[in-house]
Amino acid sequence: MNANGQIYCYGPLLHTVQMAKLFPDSKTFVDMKLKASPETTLEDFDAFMASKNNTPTRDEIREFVDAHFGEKGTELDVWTPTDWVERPGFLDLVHDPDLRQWGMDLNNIWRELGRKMKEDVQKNPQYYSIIPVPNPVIVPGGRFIEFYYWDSYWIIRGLLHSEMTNTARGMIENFLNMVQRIGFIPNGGRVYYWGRSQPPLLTAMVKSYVDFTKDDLFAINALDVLEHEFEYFINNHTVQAKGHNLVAYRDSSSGPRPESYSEDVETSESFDTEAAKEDHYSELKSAAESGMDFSSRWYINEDGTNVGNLTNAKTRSIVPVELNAILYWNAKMIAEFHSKAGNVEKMTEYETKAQKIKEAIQAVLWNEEAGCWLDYDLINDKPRNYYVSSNLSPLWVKAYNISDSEKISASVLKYIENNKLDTFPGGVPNTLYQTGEQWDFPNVWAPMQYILVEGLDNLGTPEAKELSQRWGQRWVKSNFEAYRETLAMFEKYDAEKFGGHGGGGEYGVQTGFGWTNGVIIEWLAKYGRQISLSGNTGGAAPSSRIISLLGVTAVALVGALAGRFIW
Ligand SMILES: OC[C@H]1O[C@H](O[C@H]2O[C@H](CO)[C@@H](O)[C@H](O)[C@H]2O)[C@H](O)[C@@H](O)[C@@H]1O
Repeated sequence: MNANGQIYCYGPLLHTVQMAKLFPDSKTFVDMKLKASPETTLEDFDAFMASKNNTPTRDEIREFVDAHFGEKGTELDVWTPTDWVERPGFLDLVHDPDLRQWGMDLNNIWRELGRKMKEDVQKNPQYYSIIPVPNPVIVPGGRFIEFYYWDSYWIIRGLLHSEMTNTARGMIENFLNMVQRIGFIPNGGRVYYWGRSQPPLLTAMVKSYVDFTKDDLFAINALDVLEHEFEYFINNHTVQAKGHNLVAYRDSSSGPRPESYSEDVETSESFDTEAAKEDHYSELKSAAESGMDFSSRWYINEDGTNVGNLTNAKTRSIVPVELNAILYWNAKMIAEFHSKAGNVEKMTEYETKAQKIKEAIQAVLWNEEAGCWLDYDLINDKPRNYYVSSNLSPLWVKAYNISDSEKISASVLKYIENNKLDTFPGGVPNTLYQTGEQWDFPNVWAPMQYILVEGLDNLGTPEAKELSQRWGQRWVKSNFEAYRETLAMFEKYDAEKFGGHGGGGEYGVQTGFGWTNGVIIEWLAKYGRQISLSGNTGGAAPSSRIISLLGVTAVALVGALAGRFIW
């Protein structure tokens, strides 16, 4: 990390400014550019604090910030991807004209979400919190104006379906470059995310790229870096459960999350000692590493249940199903790339690693009684029998014995029925517990919807495939309804309302939105021949043909003007 760590990541300046709550969103301050070098800024800050007896007023802090920081986001230019095409081939697979038009609108949105760093970022990185990367990126949107690690998997798949292979490869190369430079991929493209990663999907991005382009050499050349990332996760995240090695989410930094500083300080107030507060911060940042920040999924209260609030977060003591499943998958894909390169020894080494992870998943996380995989509570040494969408993630990456498919299918479908997961018009919720946190009921998120639907499809039994298709098509139709009404693609949606967007958590619902668009484009390509909007559940079919007008959808605009906008 360069000298600006003491400004953007920790220290008295960060504390003073963030606790003054100058901005409605805490992320704003840590995204602002420095006007002078970090050294000068820190000297000025010391002098400023001394001159104010260490107790400046809020207005004085604001003046200090105005004098020393520029606007957020000025380090990035909006970038039109050079490989963008007006009519990617996936549109020809979509038979319904309104859905096809929507596909065109989504393809247009890539141009709004493209970002390129100004040259000065490479020359003077210490002035910025953004992490310099060589190639332009597609960002999620809204307040998220930098890359996010796991979001990029679905963005890249959407780009590949949109024939933007150069942009996709550039983003993957950025990640490879980051592993080489930093040793791992941070949560997002800002220095303040330095202590944590996100679900490790780099190897899967490479696999997606190779599947689309048939460029095996790309994967073979990336092998050293992919192995490095795999080992980083194993070396820094391993925990023991029932005599097996598994992995759990972790963070290696200290202090509150810089981008949500005052929020974390406030929840830490119920802890008495500095050590307990520090532990609390680590639990929150580890939850952020999971990408599911926040959720009752990470709560363990004194009774050993998930009832509680953020002060009950015990992320580091929960063995998460999907992280272990993804690492299994990574080992399998690395073995496959080694096999393509003819490295038999290395292939066998990674097949063996994969086999061990699969055995651990089966022994610790599969739960015969529940009929599904469950997270494991290391404090109370017991499975956590609460529905979370990630419980079904081994289906997505086939982290089970394929010969058991029939039995697993019967169990998992029963689990789905018992939890009434097929009853929600707006998609399958992330959990069934409503806490007000954004990764809890009733919110539905595109990546998890994808993992569920693709997982059931992979399982391969007719019943699982039928459900997969129904859920996939329901999701497309519900997202379309939301778009038709609001002209927006959302970060999260509402399971209880067909076409309803999500909410809750510590910031307002964002639009844009990278992974949502990626999933829809992939599923328009997948279901486009069968899916039609007539009989659209819970929402009227569009009354008139959508006409694209300068990238704006006319019928939605009419809806918006008629007062149907929700903000
Ligand atoms: O600022 C609060 C948190 O915001 C991010 O998390 C959410 O948005 C990400 C980008 O779409 C997504 O990857 C994550 O799953 C969401 O929960 C950020 O990743 C967090 O670290 C941050 O604390």
